[in-house]
Amino acid sequence: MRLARLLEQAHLAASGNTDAQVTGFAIDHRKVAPGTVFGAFQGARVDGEDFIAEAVAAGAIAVVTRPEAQVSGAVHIADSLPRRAFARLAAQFFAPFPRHIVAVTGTNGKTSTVEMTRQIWRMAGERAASIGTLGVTTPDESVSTGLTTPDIVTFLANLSGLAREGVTHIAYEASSHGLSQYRNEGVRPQAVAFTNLSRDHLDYHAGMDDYFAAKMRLFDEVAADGGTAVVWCGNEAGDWSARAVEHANNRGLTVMTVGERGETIRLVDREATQLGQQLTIEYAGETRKLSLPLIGAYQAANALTAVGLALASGTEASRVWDAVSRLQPVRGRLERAVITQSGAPIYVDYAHTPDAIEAAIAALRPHVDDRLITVVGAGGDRDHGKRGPMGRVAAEGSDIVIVTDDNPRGEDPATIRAAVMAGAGDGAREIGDRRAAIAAAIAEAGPGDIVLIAGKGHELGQIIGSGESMTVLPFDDVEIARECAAEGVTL
Ligand SMILES: CC(=O)N[C@H]1[C@@H](OP(=O)(O)OP(=O)(O)OC[C@H]2O[C@@H](n3ccc(=O)[nH]c3=O)[C@H](O)[C@@H]2O)O[C@H](CO)[C@@H](O)[C@@H]1O[C@H](C)C(=O)N[C@@H](C)C(=O)N[C@H](CCC(=O)O)C(=O)O
Ligand SMILES: Nc1ncnc2c1ncn2[C@@H]1O[C@H](COP(=O)(O)OP(=O)(O)OP(=O)(O)O)[C@@H](O)[C@H]1O
Ligand SMILES: N[C@H](CCC[C@H](N)C(=O)O)C(=O)O
Ligand SMILES: [Mg+2]
Repeated sequence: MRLARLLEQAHLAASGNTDAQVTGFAIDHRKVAPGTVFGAFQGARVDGEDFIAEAVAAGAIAVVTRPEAQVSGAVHIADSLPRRAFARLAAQFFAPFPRHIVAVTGTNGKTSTVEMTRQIWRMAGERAASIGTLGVTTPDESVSTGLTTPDIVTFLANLSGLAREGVTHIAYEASSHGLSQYRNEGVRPQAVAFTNLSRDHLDYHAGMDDYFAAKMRLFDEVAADGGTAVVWCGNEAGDWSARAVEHANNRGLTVMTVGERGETIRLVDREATQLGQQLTIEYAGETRKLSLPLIGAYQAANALTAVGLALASGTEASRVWDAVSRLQPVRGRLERAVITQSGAPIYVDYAHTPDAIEAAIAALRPHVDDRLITVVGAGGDRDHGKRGPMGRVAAEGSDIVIVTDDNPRGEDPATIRAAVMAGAGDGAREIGDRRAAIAAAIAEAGPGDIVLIAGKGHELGQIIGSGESMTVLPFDDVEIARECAAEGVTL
């Protein structure tokens, strides 16, 4: 496709000869080939503008970058928001995309909600896929991208490939990093959802308002004109939900509120059953009972938000409601890894924020007869301020807390543990080695007890070191829990 045509379709201007054929797009100069359009962006680690000359030498025919940047030997597509301009141009190249696209933002519940939306669509007979922390999940396979919201080129290329495979419905996760870096621009979701907001990523965002503003770009700018916004409004939902509704109204989106305080899909009652829960719902003037085969208020919230998205995408309501009772557990979200020889169930959950730990504990509590034993740790090179609160909520909700390591990355693991321990208090035990911590929890658990292993969920490795010296040691909480339970470890 000719550059001039792409520019015209994206409503962008550039000086110079725009006759050349475009062969691809890249944001990393090492991926530039002859005919590539290169996006040169100032990053958190390095300045992409420093690689412009190398990109041109490698065959870049155009560079999307700030007006102030120096480009010679290629067309300079100058824009004060180069990431956005690049995305818009790339979208013209990679189109067409699947017809039905929905997106989810919020601190917790994005992966679960996109995965449940994908499942609902599939059960309703649609060709559906999801993109998020678990990777790109299609009817046939799941491939990791390494990030929750992949970079813009990976994102658009995947959407395009999926469309070619016949996928018509996509649900993707919009992380705050992804939104502030314009990683999923260029396609306009017909429905967007907001799950909740609580402390996370304050190493990257200046404060909670800034973090929320990054998330609200999904409502303010990314969503399709005239689209729908699904907002979780549960009993626990604070001001952030109300503010998300305000953003949706200001943008002219159709608002669907969901939850105990929701108006579109009202959760009237929730009763735990042995293997899941029964939900009583009011929707479109009718009351219906749903049996959800998953435990915990948080999973009900995500399932109903997914219902909202599926309805907003035009899937037939009766098929959507039918699918709820057949939802499968999401990998690493309250996943029961094993039941120990003494009869204690061991759950693995991806809770890595204070709010998520609270939600996971609240989900398990009704099922605990005797003691809840929680294994918890916080990631390195991530928000330091969440560590103490993570320890505190774990200690408040559990009978025994074991503080351990979770992806120390470039930091000293003992320092991270000390911050979690400071919140967890004197009663908590500290066992740095994660396998030993899991073994200790399992050895401790007797009949009537439940063990919660928080933080890693579906992850398959322990990340140690950073940059050149980064290594990922194979580590799967579910597998380790099974091994420890099989060994019948004693201390
Ligand atoms: C802080 C952050 O979000 N960083 C991501 C971001 O980096 P950046 O734009 O700041 O890039 P940079 O590394 O400073 O480089 C600047 C530019 O120069 C280019 N470059 C760089 C080196 C080179 O040799 N040549 C070159 O052209 C880069 O491609 C980039 O365009 O864009 C990069 C390319 O897409 C990502 O790999 C990188 O993710 C890092 C590895 C990361 O750890 N990200 C995490 C924090 C993240 O994004 N997490 C979110 C949220 C998860 C959640 O919600 O919990 C996610 O969506 O996964
Ligand atoms: N609706 C919710 N409310 C509160 N906590 C939740 C909710 N949904 C999930 N959680 C908690 O957050 C953890 C992560 O859930 P999930 O992976 O769905 O979130 P996410 O938003 O995709 O996270 P990430 O930002 O890391 O991609 C779960 O294991 C659970 O402990
Ligand atoms: N997407 C999250 C994952 C956190 C998972 C936890 N295991 C950790 O390493 O902190 C993040 O990058 O903050
Ligand atoms: Mg996720």
